[in-house]
Amino acid sequence: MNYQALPKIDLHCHLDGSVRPQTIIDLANQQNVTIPSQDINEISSLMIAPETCQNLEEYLMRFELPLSVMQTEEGIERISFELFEDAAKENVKYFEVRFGPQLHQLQGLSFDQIISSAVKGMQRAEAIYDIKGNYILSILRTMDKGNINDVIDAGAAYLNKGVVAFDLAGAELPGFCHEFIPYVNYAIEKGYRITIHAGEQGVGQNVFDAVSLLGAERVGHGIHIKGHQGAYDLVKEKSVALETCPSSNIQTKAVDVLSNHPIKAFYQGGVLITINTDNRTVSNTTMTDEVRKVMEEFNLSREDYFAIYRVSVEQSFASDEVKQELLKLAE
Ligand SMILES: O=c1[nH]cnc2c1ncn2[C@H]1C[C@H](O)[C@@H](CO)O1
Ligand SMILES: [Zn+2]
Repeated sequence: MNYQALPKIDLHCHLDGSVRPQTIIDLANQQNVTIPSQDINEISSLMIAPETCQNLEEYLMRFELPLSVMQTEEGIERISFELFEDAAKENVKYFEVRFGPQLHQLQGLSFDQIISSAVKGMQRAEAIYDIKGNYILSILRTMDKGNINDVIDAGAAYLNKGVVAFDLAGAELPGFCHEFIPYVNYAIEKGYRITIHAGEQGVGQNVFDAVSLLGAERVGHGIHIKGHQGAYDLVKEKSVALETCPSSNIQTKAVDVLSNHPIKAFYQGGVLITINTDNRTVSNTTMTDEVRKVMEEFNLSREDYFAIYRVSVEQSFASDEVKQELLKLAE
């Protein structure tokens, strides 16, 4: 099968985990940022997380280097443009990208400058390529909560003009949802859609909480509903889609090997699943690779692929008009 040619949808991809290594070198030189090497192979190997990561925390250490050159408007705009360009070139037709505005303030950028730069880069790519996109704003669970509502307020100006949703990301502790109820309610009040990273490292109960306490419409990863019947039943009952990211799930040890990934069992059991990249550089992957890996490992047919594609369309935070266009591409 020609996986490159298939129309694809990626609903879970982090901007700061998907930076071209050469761009890190270029931007570091332009911005006078010290980086460990000027050699592209060395920079690539510092950014790519090995399969031998012990856990999510070790995987998350790979974001420091890209974030060091994502502290200016030009840097963020360029990286956003290039990510949408890379995705368009592999036939991703609709792309939801997320990032944490709180991580881009080291040189004093305002949340408005940060969000507008990311949106501008996306729009520049949308004008050139056959791709549509939206941004999701991720709040880092481990950071100070004092400015969460400021991120929500700044992003609200871009709602349905490039920004669509709110997410919680970073290290996952059991029971984390309880602390975030007021912030998520505020985001919902402002008009954000909700997706939450849960059940990646933590327990299935986190998925149950993300849906029941935070109103998550989609869940990032959600692997651990496998051992939690209540969470499994709830995502089915509420038609919550799981944003699975197979390569990342193996690197972070959410799953030991691809053959043990529950994606096919979920699919057969009627859980809504989608296939996504998570971090193109850190996980050294593309949508083409993720789709190929899943289809080959689990013997999925073209019909299965388009059933999953349709779930991605329906569960996306795109406008109805964009959804109609995307559905026309499904066989
Ligand atoms: O797979 C992930 N799980 C939880 N947090 C993640 C994952 N990939 C990236 N992140 C974090 C690190 C980034 O700096 C942040 C915003 O994109 O989100
Ligand atoms: Zn993620």
